Amino acid sequence: THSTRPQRLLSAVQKNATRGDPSSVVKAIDQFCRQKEWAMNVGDEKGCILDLVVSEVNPTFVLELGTYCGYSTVRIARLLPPHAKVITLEFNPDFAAIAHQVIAWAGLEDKVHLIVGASGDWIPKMKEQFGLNSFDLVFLDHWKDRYLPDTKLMEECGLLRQGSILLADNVICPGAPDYLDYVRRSSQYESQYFKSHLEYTKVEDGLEKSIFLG
Ligand SMILES: Cn1cnc(CNC(=O)c2cc(-c3ccc(F)cc3)cc(O)c2O)c1
Ligand SMILES: [Mg+2]
Repeated sequence: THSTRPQRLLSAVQKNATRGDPSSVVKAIDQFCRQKEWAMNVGDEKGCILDLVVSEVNPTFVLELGTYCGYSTVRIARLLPPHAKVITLEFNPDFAAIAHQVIAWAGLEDKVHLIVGASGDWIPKMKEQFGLNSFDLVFLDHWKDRYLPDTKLMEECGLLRQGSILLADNVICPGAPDYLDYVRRSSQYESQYFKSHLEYTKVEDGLEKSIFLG
């Protein structure tokens, strides 16, 4: 019986991190991915930029597209004020099952709502499901060819308000060229590129922060 990489990542968290201590969970995953097996978490270098943006926005409602093992979910949720929430969407049920346990180990279940399903199906249901008007921050880290259609869908569903922030991972590697072109050209967004590296490597990558101007 062979374990999967997400299962081995969860085991490393349960072995090396302290229950209820989100920072130790983040550290344990970064250590596992640097020393044992690469995994597609946003990582520590881009993670610090994510932390800066979360702290600056101080959001009440965050939408994360692409949970994977919950690393960035934990990074975001650990910085939120008491009643703030992260709604995170994961298409792959196996990833979601691991993420649920990583988030629980960090003790952040009360701040996180994990949904298993497709972003295209769930974005139109957000308002009614969660009784919210708009998202203060959206972290895009799912399939790169979904960044643009899902951004247009969020606009159409009225989920972005003046000042909502979009933060997109991997705009260079693997890349999201159509998304990048859209947010940089559109008069509805003010965009800024944060140059960094692909998680745990020396390959260039970066985050694109885009403010919705309404
Ligand atoms: C299957 N799946 C479920 N969710 C997703 C969405 N995420 C990605 O695709 C993703 C991919 C990479 C990456 C992979 C191989 C490589 F050589 C270089 C980069 C890095 C990331 O940070 C990512 O977020 C994919
Ligand atoms: Mg990513």
